[in-house]
Amino acid sequence: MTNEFGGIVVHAAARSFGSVQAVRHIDFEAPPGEVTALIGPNGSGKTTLLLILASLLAVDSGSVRVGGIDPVADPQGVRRLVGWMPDSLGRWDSLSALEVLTTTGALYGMRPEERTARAHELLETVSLTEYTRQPARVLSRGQQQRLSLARALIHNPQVLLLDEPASGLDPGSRVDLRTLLRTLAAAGKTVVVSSHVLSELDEIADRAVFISRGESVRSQTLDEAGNQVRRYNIQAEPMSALAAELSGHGMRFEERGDSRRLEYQVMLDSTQQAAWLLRTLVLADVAVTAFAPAGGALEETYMSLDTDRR
Ligand SMILES: Nc1ncnc2c1ncn2[C@@H]1O[C@H](COP(=O)(O)OP(=O)(O)OP(=O)(O)O)[C@@H](O)[C@H]1O
Repeated sequence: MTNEFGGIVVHAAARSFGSVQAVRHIDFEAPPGEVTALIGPNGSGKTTLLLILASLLAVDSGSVRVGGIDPVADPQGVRRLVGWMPDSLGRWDSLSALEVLTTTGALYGMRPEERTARAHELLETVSLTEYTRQPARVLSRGQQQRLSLARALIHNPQVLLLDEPASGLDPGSRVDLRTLLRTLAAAGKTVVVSSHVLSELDEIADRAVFISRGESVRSQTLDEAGNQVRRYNIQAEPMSALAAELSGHGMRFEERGDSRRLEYQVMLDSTQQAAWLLRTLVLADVAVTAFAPAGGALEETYMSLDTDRR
């Protein structure tokens, strides 16, 4: 999976801070050409893992390869390959948006005309051209996130590590981010994204690794996630007709919501079973007014992991 094009392979990584075991045992793979989501509750070790991959923290034990390179043995080699977007921009208050990018480009050894051209191109990509000469400190949280993304891309890295990139973005910017990440993956880049917004990851990611208390507890592709048993919510007018039809087919259901918005929740094995049930209800003259998965595919996996949900 790892190769000169930038895949990531991690085996049994561990890292502590004093007595805090931030990463206990993580196995993780992110292939080139795909977006891999890193999912886990607050404090589960996602940022620590991303810092390890970016060569900004060393592992205590375990093996890590980014594009075939060990970040402990050759941090410079990894930094050339990696674009890193932390969960906040960091403070270079006196620099303009353009200077943030060109300065970063200089640190990567880009020539002046090359980094300036690339910086302008990226400001356009993240829709910040009108802030080109503005001090970065005046940017809103969402604008800073977009500048941070542009900064991560300045040296056209093969590997992108993004910590909560959608945080603070308005709906339009989230769609732009999704499109950009899919485009980068399609161009063969390795993209790793951590996020809490699971519904969003359904549309961005090709695969997901679930982390709990510093351990990787599950890894699945989006196809696998989409084909697992899922909860569906159904509403009909009247609900009694729906209840009778579900019971007639021996299907168990749970009542959800309140008297104003009552719905029944059923567990379905596959999208085929969902299609069969909807058709069966409609053919039985049940007036179905809503029929949808209760949550996204990744959320379904997340909810089914009973490790440290709080
Ligand atoms: N430098 C540090 N010193 C001490 N403890 C740390 C340090 N960095 C992280 N930790 C601890 O390690 C654990 C994992 O933190 P980490 O930031 O990796 O979690 P996370 O999954 O990114 O969380 P969030 O979703 O809230 O960003 C937490 O308990 C945190 O308090």
